[in-house]
Amino acid sequence: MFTSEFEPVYCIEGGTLQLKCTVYSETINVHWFKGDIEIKETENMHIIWADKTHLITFKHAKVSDSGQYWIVAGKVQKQLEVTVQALFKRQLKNITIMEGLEACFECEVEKPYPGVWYKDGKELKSSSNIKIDTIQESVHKLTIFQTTLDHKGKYEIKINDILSGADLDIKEIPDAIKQMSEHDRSIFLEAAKNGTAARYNIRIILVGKQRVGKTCLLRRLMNEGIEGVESTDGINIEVKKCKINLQTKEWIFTKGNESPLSEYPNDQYADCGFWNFAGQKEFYATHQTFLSRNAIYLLVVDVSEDFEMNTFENMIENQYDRIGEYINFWLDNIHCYTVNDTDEFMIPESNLLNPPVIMIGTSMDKVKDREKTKDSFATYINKLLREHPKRKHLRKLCFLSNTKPSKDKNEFQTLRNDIFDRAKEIPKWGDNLPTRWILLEKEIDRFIHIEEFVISYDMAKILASKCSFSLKEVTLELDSFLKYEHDIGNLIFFEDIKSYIILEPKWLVDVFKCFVSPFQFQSQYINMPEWSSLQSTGHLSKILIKKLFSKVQVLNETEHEAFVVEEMNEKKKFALQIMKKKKAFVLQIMEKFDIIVKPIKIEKNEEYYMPCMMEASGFNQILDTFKVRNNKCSRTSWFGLQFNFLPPAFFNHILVTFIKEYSLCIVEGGRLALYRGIGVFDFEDSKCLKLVICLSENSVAMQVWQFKNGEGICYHENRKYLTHIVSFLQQKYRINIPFRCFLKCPDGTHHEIAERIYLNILNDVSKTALTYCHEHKNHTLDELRRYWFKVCIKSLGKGQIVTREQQSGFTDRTCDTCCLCKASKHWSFKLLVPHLTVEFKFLVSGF
Ligand SMILES: Nc1nc2c(ncn2[C@@H]2O[C@H](COP(=O)(O)OP(=O)(O)OP(=O)(O)O)[C@@H](O)[C@H]2O)c(=O)[nH]1
Repeated sequence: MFTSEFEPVYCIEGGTLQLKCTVYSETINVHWFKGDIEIKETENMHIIWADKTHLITFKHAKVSDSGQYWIVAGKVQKQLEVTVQALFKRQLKNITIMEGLEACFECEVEKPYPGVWYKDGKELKSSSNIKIDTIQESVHKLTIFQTTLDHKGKYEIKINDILSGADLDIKEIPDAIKQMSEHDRSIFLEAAKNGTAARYNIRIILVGKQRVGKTCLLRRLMNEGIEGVESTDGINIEVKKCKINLQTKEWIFTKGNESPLSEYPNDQYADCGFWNFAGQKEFYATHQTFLSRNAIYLLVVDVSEDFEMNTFENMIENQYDRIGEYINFWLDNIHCYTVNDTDEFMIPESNLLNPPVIMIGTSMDKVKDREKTKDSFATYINKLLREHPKRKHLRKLCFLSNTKPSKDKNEFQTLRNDIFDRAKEIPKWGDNLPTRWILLEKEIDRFIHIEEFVISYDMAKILASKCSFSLKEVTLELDSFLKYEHDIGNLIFFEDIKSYIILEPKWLVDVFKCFVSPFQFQSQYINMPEWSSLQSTGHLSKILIKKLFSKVQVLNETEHEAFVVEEMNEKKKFALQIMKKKKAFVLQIMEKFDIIVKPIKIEKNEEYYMPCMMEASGFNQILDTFKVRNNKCSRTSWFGLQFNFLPPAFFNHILVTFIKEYSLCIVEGGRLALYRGIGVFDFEDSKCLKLVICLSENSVAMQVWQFKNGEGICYHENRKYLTHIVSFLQQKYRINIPFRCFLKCPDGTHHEIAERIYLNILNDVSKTALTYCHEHKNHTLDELRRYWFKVCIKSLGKGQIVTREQQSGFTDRTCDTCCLCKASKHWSFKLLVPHLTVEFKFLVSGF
């Protein structure tokens, strides 16, 4: 029947496939089959014959056209093997990378054809950050440099009408990394090239007054009993950990020797850490160190207490006990972390702010009418917070009893679920990190598990190499890792004092609590005259440091042992050395946190001072010490900053920054003029000018005491220094504490809000130039501001010579280094020659 041979047929996908045979006679009918099914013509496939030749043509062959074909003529059938080879030798592959990295799609084809690239169906062309390449005509490449989240999508290449496609998934760089330096970001990205994984972390911080039931609540949340719970001693942090199953929301607690939590995989379980703060006020000087912007706060309140509104007293003077004051205090503290309403702290479409706060009313067993208490507490909170934006942190009010829970303890399960739901709103939830960074986090967890709360930098290097940190630059990558971990509050690390890394804040608190000790726990210092000297003068003598260190258990364990052994062997000597190093490190850390400070210009500069533990002294007493109230001394007006809320630790930072910049005056007995919330500084060699800086509730004010003719001196540099420090500290601690500048009359009391003149009023020329003052009847505004604000010479017109004679002709505009006068282009000028001496000279030579 057949006169042709039947060789196997081969073709490449997309090409034309032809199957052909010739038969003995034109009258022979030929039928084509694939398997058992007879082939019928389609749009893409034609069957034709001419004379004895029969032909079947697939215009655009598909891989599925491959197979066994049968050609049947009469009773004869022949088999034909057909192979359609896929065009793509290598298809595009899905890519998942970290934003900022380069993404490269690549495919290889069997036959050189041109290709066209598409993203989400739209054709792509080469551009500044997209490169389209073909290598030896058969390898097609698409490279996207410095990817952003917008590059996510489906990418395809069409070659000879055949598509190959893959997805590009881009993971966001954690915010903390974005805010780090470019160097750290590039190290992070380099590490991310070797793979990334998501990590879920929840930190829950319990805060509130002492004895409101924080510890009991924590026990209940951890499914533990509350027997034997005692008020936390002094300043303390109790840290507890558990895991939460991301799918089932089940909480996993391990006790004793059960398998460590680190064995639960990161991508399926969230790490949950509870930090329980002791409620003692003294902690507030240091607690800012331990608060975090990436946490959920449980604000615990004992609702069986009388929570009626009361006057808000000055917490600095330790009269700070009303529930409302605590609630305000903590919400204000938490609200400081909201840098602004539009950034990551704002939860989209909800008008709520992060970090979230759940308020928990305890001791419900003690109240008579539960429903009434709930209602009146909610009303009370409503009145207390009014329209203040800090209420946007509040998510829920819960009421429960720790001592008499419900039978099924369901209220605690509800609270656990709430915590988990809130955790998802926090920006750090599901941060993508380089896999080896997550490995190192686990290594560190292992140390914490065996209660090694502080490790040396060398040890960290060993761990980092174990986790395959880039070998050549292990310290570079390790530093970036540690900075990130510090930033999100997982550990404490400073690049400039990197001998040790504190893995658990508990270690630091254990050290701090010997130094920053609440009054009622100070009986242990009864035999230490140096402690009493610390309280009155702020001087932290070397002997006292030694004595206090000897009380810090975590620092002495090895050292004691070492002393017991008569002949110290090498190992013990080594241990002793380590302890010494650790103590030096502790002092550096306390210095870093501004808890202690070495004032400048003290001989050899070796003595430490600790302003936050000093007893209060009356301001009048200080005035008497300096004999300010006599006619040889004139006082400038007060210049101050009034904050919406000033965290107690923050004033410490301000004062310590001044102590590092200006020399503290030395008063009788050689002591430094440092008092609780007050510092007096010499800022001139003659010591005739003294700058006093004072803290009062939510305000900082300063004044200069002039023991010489101070007429005409303008202290605008000091004023600028104060505002500069505040903005610098705000940036450093990334907290938001808005303030207004004010002036007050020289003899006025700096801490009283009455009669403060705010800068916005100063700014307003239409306001009267006179200001009434109860004590002195009236002052002109100029009298108050000339000490702190220079007249602006920048805006003087050319040829405008200012002379003493012209003084009377000019009106009413002085300048806060251009901030007051910038509103007006043609402003008039009032010149008070005495305080313009310098500028005056400049003008004369200039013209
Ligand atoms: N009746 C009643 N007593 C409670 C409740 N919660 C706690 N207590 C008791 O209050 C006391 C203080 O409880 P803690 O849990 O230690 O309070 P805390 O807030 O951790 O205290 P500090 O550690 O001092 O800050 C304990 O004696 C508890 O038994 C409660 O809901 N009802």
